[in-house]
Amino acid sequence: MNGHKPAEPVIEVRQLSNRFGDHVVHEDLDLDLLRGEILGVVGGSGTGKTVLLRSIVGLHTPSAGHIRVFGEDLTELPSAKRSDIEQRFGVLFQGGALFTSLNLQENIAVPLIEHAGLKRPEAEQLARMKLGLTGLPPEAATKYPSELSGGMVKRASLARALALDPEILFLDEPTAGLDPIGAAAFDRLIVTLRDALGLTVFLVTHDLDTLYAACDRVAVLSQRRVLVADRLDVVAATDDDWVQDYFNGPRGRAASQAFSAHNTHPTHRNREQ
Ligand SMILES: Nc1ncnc2c1ncn2[C@@H]1O[C@H](COP(=O)(O)OP(=O)(O)OP(=O)(O)O)[C@@H](O)[C@H]1O
Repeated sequence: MNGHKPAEPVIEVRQLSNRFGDHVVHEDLDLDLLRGEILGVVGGSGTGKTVLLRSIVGLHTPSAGHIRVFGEDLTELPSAKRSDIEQRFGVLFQGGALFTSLNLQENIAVPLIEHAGLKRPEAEQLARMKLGLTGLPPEAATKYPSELSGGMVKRASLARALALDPEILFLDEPTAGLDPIGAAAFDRLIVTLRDALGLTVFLVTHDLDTLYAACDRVAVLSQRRVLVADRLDVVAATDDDWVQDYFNGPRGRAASQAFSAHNTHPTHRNREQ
């Protein structure tokens, strides 16, 4: 977390409840996202990771509770002020959500034209820079999403999430569907961009390797709330059946061994600072 300790929360979720009919997904859920961190959000299928993300970014209205962002309570703000704050978010959704009829530079130019008021030539020039930032070669700018590999589409989607220079980046399962090498490269890219751009990252994932490679802290959603949010070694030692199956099952042990062999876990770096 860039050596700043203790980091202050940029997002504070308090007593959040979400229900759909009589299906209660969250109840009195509390969670902090600390400035400069990469927070991994994990939990069994259907525990409400995506609903939590959508509640924070303003795509879902919670049933109850408070979400403070940069000290402002989103649930109490008038919509114009709320959308000012939401402009400081970048979101990478599952599946990427690029426009299939636009090439990559046109895709990334859309928010720059609509929200930053740039003219098309400047917007597309900036779009090419954003594509470069995510490691795409210059010739990718004029390609259409259907002409690209899954990994390139993810990078382009990330470029679009970064278009308006967000302070907080939300990623919903960014490595889903990528091969292990592509996923590892994407994990490194997230860390590099966090360090270079000073981002704070909220990262929903099922990918254990991502937790070890990229995350400073991990929050586990279970039984409608956050069971634990802490450093990975603390979380992995939590006395809970799902946590133990997930972190200390065969895949968890393999991910842990792979990373302890290289000692590249972010918490190791933090301890040395
Ligand atoms: N708009 C909606 N209407 C009704 N139910 C919904 C709606 N959105 C989400 N849900 C329900 O809320 C629960 C949590 O969904 P969510 O997608 O957040 O889970 P998740 O933890 O992200 O799951 P996964 O890991 O499988 O992606 C699920 O049971 C889902 O069916």
